[in-house]
Amino acid sequence: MSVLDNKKISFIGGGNMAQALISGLMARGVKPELITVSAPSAETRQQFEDQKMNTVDASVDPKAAIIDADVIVLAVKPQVMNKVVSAFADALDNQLVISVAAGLSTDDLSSMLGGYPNVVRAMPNTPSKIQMGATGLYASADLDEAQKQLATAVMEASGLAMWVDDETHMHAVTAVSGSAPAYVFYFIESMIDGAVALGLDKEQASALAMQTVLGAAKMTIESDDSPSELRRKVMSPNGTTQAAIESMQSNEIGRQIGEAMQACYDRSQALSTENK
Ligand SMILES: NC(=O)C1=CN([C@@H]2O[C@H](COP(=O)(O)OP(=O)(O)OC[C@H]3O[C@@H](n4cnc5c(N)ncnc54)[C@H](OP(=O)(O)O)[C@@H]3O)[C@@H](O)[C@H]2O)C=CC1
Ligand SMILES: O=C(O)[C@@H]1CCC=N1
Repeated sequence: MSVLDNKKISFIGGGNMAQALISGLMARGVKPELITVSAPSAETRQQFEDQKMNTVDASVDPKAAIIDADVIVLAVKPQVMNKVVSAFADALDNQLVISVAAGLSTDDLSSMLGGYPNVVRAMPNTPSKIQMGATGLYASADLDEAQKQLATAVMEASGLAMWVDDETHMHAVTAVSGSAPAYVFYFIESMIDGAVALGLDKEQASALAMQTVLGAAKMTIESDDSPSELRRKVMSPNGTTQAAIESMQSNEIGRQIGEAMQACYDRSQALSTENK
């Protein structure tokens, strides 16, 4: 028995993030017939129809996606959110609305929806596609406990889900998890390029770099040691790892990562002001 049983879930937008979250829900046993996806392009809708989900042509009948739903997930770009939701806001009737849009606050969303109260702000990430997501959630204290549990279940279908009690922390969540898979992909790309420059072929370089990042990430979760203790256990005094880490430290890679996260945080704040 799960709070998701028989719940009808509608996605407004069928892009990268919607697809990732839907994979999580289906892996958790949600039947495709209970999922509806609204998108303007026939090509996007066809992908979902092929998997036996319902679809709605957003450019023809935007309200059709929400009338019958228990949960509505807003998965469109922040820049179009206001226009998209104003096409169906007056048809809302006590459904739970979860927005995954970067930057947009629960107050912004609620006012775009004509003062609608049942709004959760979520910041997931694309590893949700393989049920390895990490999601931050925020709702105002007025949201009732049953709706909070439902939002938790929708996001936990794709991995870890954590509530924050201060909405400004959602910008930090974006910097450490929402956007962060891209930092790791960039790191892996650079490791592959580095190994190729050192003479390995691309296939071997890719396989070794990917498995190393997977193994290291898994160790940080499964080991009792902290990441810095785990790092010290790789570093023999005056050995090869020390040479590599000292090169990173002299290039202030740690400071650079912090600056990148600050840029992400600042952009998330700016999106809110730009898209009210
Ligand atoms: N990508 C990521 O890693 C993450 C993204 N997010 C957030 O998720 C949201 C979506 O991002 P992402 O999935 O990457 O973007 P995509 O561009 O992949 O998807 C956007 C979707 O919005 C649809 N759309 C556009 N106009 C409408 C409309 N009028 N009605 C219904 N659907 C519409 C598009 O439809 P069509 O396909 O038909 O053009 C498309 O399917 C953003 O707000 C982003 O901030 C949050 C966390 C991580
Ligand atoms: O880059 C973006 O704006 C979105 C939000 C978090 C990840 N992708």
